[in-house]
Amino acid sequence: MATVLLPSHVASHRRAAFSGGSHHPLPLTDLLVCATRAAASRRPRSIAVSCRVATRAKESPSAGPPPKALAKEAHKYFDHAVVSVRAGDGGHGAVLNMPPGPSTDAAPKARGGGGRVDKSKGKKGSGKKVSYKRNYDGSVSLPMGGHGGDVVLYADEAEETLLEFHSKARHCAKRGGNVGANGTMSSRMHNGSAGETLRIPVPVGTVVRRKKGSVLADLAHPGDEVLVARGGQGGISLIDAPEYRRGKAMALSPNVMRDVTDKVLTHGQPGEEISLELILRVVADVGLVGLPNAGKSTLLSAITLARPDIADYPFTTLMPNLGRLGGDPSLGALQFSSGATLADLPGLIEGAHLGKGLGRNFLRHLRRTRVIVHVVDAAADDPVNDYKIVREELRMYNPKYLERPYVVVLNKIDLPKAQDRLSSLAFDISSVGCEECHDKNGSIEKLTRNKSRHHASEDDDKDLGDYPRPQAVIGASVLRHIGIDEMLKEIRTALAKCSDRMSLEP
Ligand SMILES: Nc1nc2c(ncn2[C@@H]2O[C@H](COP(=O)(O)OP(=O)(O)OP(=O)(O)O)[C@@H](O)[C@H]2O)c(=O)[nH]1
Repeated sequence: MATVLLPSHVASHRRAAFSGGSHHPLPLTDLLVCATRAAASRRPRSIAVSCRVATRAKESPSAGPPPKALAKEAHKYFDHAVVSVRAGDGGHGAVLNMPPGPSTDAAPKARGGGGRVDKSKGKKGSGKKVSYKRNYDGSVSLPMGGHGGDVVLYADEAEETLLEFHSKARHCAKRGGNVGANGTMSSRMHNGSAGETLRIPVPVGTVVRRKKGSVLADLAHPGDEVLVARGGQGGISLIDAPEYRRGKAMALSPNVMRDVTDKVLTHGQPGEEISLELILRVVADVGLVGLPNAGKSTLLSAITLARPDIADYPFTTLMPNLGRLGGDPSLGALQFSSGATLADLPGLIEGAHLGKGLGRNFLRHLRRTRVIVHVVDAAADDPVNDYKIVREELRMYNPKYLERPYVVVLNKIDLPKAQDRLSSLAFDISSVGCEECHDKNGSIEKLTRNKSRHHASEDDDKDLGDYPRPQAVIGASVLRHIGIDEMLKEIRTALAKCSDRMSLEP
């Protein structure tokens, strides 16, 4: 049995009573509902990454950092990449000769059937039929070069990192096809084929911006897409007629070549080229934070199908692991709405907001989370101080993180050291912060706080006591499956509470 201590009941909390056993069988089937793309363990994935890197590197050795560094330190590169993309050029038009037939000297009257083929007889006695495709206004339709391929980025759930963009940093769409004419106008002339749109998949949650410029799109949902480079327009075709036949040619179509310099019009336009910065922000409802070794990955694997690396040394987690928490079965048909995605972030250490440890990179992945689960090793030397260190790092990076609903999990209570001091730890942690309530407009009103406030106007002047207390402090052992149900209940309550009032940051 585990202890659940809600802040409001801290004074009268009850002591934890353990049922002596180390194993507490958990109805996992209730909890593990959906596998996610992150369900596979991270080790094979990182191997796959390094293999891919090695192959690609042979193709374009100059692009991105050396593959060795990429494979070894993937965590430095997985969520940021600079790429350049180029749309396809337009295909070329053609300079066409007029066929020898003389009956082409006058445009027929405008008629409804655009694009129809006009088959008029040649000069009496010539016996030749001259036929053209015509526009709606009766003018001769001249073929155009194909449009160059556009470049589109789209959010694909199958993608997990931006690592591939380090080994292939340049992407080009195909050019449009040229007019396939043999030099003489005829009804069988075709437009050049359009270049295929180059669709590049990126992980869901990728922010696309111009290099050192404005944000173009935030691909936060599967299927979101943005056109980043437009293909060039195809060149037009012109008629090359000798001087004495120009009048006739002009009557056929306004798009005739007037002089030699107009030839340039037949060239397709170049496709757009742009350098882009891709920034991945993990999309998850719940973010797991804590010092290294607190048990975040173990927690993730206990309540979802995700299988992150777990080991007894700090920074086992180098990249965020995602897991999908199933809906609450007690809600019946509504249970689907109570499901959530959890992100296990690499451990934070003091100075993380300045880049220490794995640093700032990972703090940004909390941006899209709605609820924070703070895992504290209750068997550590000074768990309350550990708790404050992480809260302080969050505050220094982005004070808004501290305003989000959060649940504290005092982990490893299966160890005697943690067991003995659980109650006092829960009390101390619950006491850091102020109580809050939400008015009708959803803004947070501070009612009471346990510390005197000196400066409350600016975030910089606030301290941890100015931010809300945890919604709950729960004693648990995620390894032994103790306290899991209580923890899940609190996480779901926090999610339900914030779903209406919290708007996600961009
Ligand atoms: N006794 C006990 N050990 C635990 C418990 N939860 C996790 N551990 C152990 O603590 C160690 C660290 O666990 P992880 O889940 O890798 O910790 P983490 O917070 O993800 O660590 P980082 O990846 O460094 O951030 C592992 O050896 C786990 O087996 C628990 O409830 N009880």
